[in-house]
Amino acid sequence: MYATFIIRMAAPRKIALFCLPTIGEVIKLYNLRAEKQLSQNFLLDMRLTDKIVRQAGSLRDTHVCEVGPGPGGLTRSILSAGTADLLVVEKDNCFIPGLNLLSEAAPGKLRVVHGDILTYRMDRGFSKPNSTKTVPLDPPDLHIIGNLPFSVSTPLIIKWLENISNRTGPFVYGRTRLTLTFQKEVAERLTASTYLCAVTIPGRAFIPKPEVDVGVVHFTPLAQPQIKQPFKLVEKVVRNVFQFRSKHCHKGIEMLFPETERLELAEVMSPTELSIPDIRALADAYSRLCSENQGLLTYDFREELRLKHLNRRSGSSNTGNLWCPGGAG
Ligand SMILES: C[S@@+](CC[C@H](N)C(=O)[O-])C[C@H]1O[C@@H](n2cnc3c(N)ncnc32)[C@H](O)[C@@H]1O
Repeated sequence: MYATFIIRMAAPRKIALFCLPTIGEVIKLYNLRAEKQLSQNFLLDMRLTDKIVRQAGSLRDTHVCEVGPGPGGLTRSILSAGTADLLVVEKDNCFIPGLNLLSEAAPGKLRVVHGDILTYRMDRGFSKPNSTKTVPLDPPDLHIIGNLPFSVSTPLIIKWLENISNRTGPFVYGRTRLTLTFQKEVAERLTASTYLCAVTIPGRAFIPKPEVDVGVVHFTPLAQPQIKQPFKLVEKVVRNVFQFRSKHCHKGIEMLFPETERLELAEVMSPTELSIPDIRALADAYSRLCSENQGLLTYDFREELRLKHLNRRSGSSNTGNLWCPGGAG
């Protein structure tokens, strides 16, 4: 704790943020190394971390959860933006001492959690508003910000989309806003219809340099979903339709139904040409069919293929009780 000692000597009453060693010095001090297996790429340039933070809007007096703070570059920018309460969740133990040092420099403002954001109970991390019965129209003064490995940000956003629809996890507080980095191509696809991806950070800004550029995406959950069907159903329809992205839509739509029940569908569009109302119409139609045909919702064409393959090998003609049309279960 040599560095802490020096800083205390320089500022005996309080360690101020500006007295801290730079992020580069923190990395050297704690001998931090970016783990390739964990896709760790650090942002050391405060101008860039400030730019990401600006995408979140004003953070003055807000609550923020930062996911994957690592050596703390983005964390410093969030603190400098005037947040009242910052909770950081970091999986890798080696960053915790450096983050604790930062926490000492921002007394009462920075809470450090050593944990995995995929399992962390964010619904317990902040005090809840009094009534959770109705979603207030204004988003809460809580933001989530993160520069995560791409392997984590994609499953995480799918989990959070489900949380948004169920009002669980970070969304027990309301329409919590998210500002997250994604591989640039993913960021562009996520924002294709809204043109919200205003910031791109070139790969060369990261240490070590990843092979791709990075896009920052800001999300504000809608007050009302555009498709009023259960998340699982919508996710299934969208996943199936988009799995053959380069082909026509009918290919993916067919996979929503057991092989024997598939109808000839017109080859009209490619999945990327579908609008939200098109997906809504598909989800509504599929929901109607699922309510008329028990077991259709849980039908999985990959499972059917797997059983078929197994049966072929064992010489059996039984395709399993995956779905019986007409509601027989
Ligand atoms: C790409 S680095 C970014 C570090 C830092 N935010 C920056 O911008 O320099 C991603 C960070 O997320 C952390 N991380 C990876 N998976 C995580 C998880 N499941 N939960 C929490 N943190 C995670 C890594 O240990 C690493 O510190």
